[in-house]
Amino acid sequence: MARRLAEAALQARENAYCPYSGFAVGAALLTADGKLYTGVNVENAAFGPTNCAERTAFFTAVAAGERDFTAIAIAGGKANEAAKDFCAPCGVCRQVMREFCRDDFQIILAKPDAVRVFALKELLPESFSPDNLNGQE
Ligand SMILES: O=c1ccn([C@H]2C[C@H](O)[C@@H](CO)O2)c(=O)[nH]1
Ligand SMILES: [Zn+2]
Repeated sequence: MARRLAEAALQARENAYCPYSGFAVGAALLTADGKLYTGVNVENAAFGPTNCAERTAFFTAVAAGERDFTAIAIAGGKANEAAKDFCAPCGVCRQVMREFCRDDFQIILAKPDAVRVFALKELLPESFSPDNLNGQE
């Protein structure tokens, strides 16, 4: 499972729109019923509107009606080169994951030759979540 998702993230990365940073990121998000949604970072001349690959994948899936997710793979690095280092999700994307995912959601960091797998609770401990607003925490 990790390897299949990693390959999808590496492939998606080729469509990253990153003329300003030159840092291309791809993500592949797996739903509980086995569907795959990909995303890339989409930059903007005004910088602030830039969307990360992870959030692009989440927002595309949510817009298609998905709400139940199992794992996401992420691959990032200098554009037009193979990803050399693992690329961990930024804090904003971790919080977006927490909106839709339980704390055992898997985050797979991908390179062509290796993966590292974390649970969301490891990358976003003591998180603020919808449970706080629902009075369940
Ligand atoms: O996990 C990450 C980290 C960075 N970026 C994007 C944002 C920006 O376009 C570029 C450099 O930060 O990489 C992502 O898409 N995901
Ligand atoms: Zn991000």
